[in-house]
Amino acid sequence: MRPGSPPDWSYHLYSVHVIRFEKVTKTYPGPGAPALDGVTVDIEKGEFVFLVGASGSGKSTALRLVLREARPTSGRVYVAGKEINRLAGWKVPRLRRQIGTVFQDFRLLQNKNVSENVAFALQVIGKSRSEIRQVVPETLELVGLSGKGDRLPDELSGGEQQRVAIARAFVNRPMILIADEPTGNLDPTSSVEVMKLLERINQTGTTVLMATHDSGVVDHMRKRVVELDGGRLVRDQVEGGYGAAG
Ligand SMILES: Nc1ncnc2c1ncn2[C@@H]1O[C@H](COP(=O)(O)OP(=O)(O)OP(=O)(O)O)[C@@H](O)[C@H]1O
Repeated sequence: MRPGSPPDWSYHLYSVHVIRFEKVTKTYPGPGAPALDGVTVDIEKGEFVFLVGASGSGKSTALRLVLREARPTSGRVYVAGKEINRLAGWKVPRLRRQIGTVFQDFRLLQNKNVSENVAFALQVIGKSRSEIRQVVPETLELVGLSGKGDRLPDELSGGEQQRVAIARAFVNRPMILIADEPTGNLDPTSSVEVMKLLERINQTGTTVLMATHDSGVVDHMRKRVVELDGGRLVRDQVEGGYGAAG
């Protein structure tokens, strides 16, 4: 360090993982093996990570732990450097505000139009009407739905509905975007569009964590692949494919 220059904190900043699982085990009540079993994994800011594995391998459980919709039986889950199991209940909404979510079944409000669906995400966190009026059209443009703000969800294709859901998840510029099987109900062309959009969102700095069974998408994207099998982490591969050999 040159004399007089400020200390270099960048190492410390960059070393904070956006998501960290430390020996996380999750057991649901009742008989059966743990849904997650001693999982340790770090995800850094700006990464794009696929979470793959057979049905029942623990993918959704892992995502629910990040949102604190479920809590680990043992081990620790950190989001942005904080151990979220120790967050006071009143701080949980603030945590979730930093995490956009997208699901296979879109989960749009059927009685609200496209603009209203996206605006609603900002209303519930107390954004001003003028900000909402500015940001919603910008976000609809980003997802390629500029002309469709007045449509109701059932007047859109599945791919368009998912793009509305992505706009709603991203309109608040969250630190993390969690997507659980976002292409599960889509045809291949719409899936490609949705993946291009998630990639663009990732390029703005948002960390993307996506659980999927869609081997075509994973093989095409060549991103980091984390694989679960019976709740155990069995693969963590840079630029991986859907299968271990991929
Ligand atoms: N609320 C719950 N209560 C009891 N068991 C649960 C609960 N949620 C999940 N499980 C069990 O935990 C294990 C992991 O389930 P999880 O939903 O996390 O897997 P998944 O990989 O997301 O599966 P899928 O791809 O089918 O969504 C499964 O054995 C499942 O039956």
